[in-house]
Amino acid sequence: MMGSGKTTLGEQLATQLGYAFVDLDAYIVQREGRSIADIFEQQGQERFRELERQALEAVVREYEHAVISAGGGAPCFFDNMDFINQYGESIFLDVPASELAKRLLASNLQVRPLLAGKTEDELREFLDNMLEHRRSFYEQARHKVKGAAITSEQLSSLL
Ligand SMILES: Nc1ncnc2c1ncn2[C@@H]1O[C@H](COP(=O)(O)OP(=O)(O)O)[C@@H](O)[C@H]1O
Ligand SMILES: O=C(O)C1=C[C@@H](OP(=O)(O)O)[C@@H](O)[C@H](O)C1
Ligand SMILES: [Mg+2]
Repeated sequence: MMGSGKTTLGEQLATQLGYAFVDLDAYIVQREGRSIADIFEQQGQERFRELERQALEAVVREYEHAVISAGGGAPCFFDNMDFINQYGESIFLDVPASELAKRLLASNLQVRPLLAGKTEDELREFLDNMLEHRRSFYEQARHKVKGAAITSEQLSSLL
């Protein structure tokens, strides 16, 4: 989910493993030359999901070994979860919605277009509903780590 720490922990995990690190959002931003928020605004979420899938395929082609931090929606579109599991290990960071809300409220909501403009109450409800809806996709990951203080050491011990 957004705010679970994929980007933060993914980078640390890559360093530990001596692998390249690729944040899928950053990869898309670099390829497109515009922000995630601009892509959503100019072409909508549907186009973003196509770009996200293309980026996933491109990264898998490009790197023999890499830690990829996907965006929180990536597992929930097309057959992305099957694709991810076909080409690598996968880890679901199962962070409680209350902790996600706390972290995201302390961040800039505008960076994540699905959250932009939400009040604290709206954000809590949105994250609760979204996690419920997405959980069945996330549960398809090969590994799951649960908690509000997940470390990259916990992740590397799974692999
Ligand atoms: N283990 C953690 N404990 C506390 N805060 C964290 C942790 N991991 C990330 N954060 C904070 O939560 C926010 C979202 O982290 P990020 O890595 O961007 O998540 P994601 O890529 O899953 O959306 C950031 O502000 C980050 O500093
Ligand atoms: O959950 C989502 O649908 C999204 C998560 C974001 O990435 P993070 O999970 O790294 O915030 C980013 O891909 C986009 O804003 C959409
Ligand atoms: Mg991220």
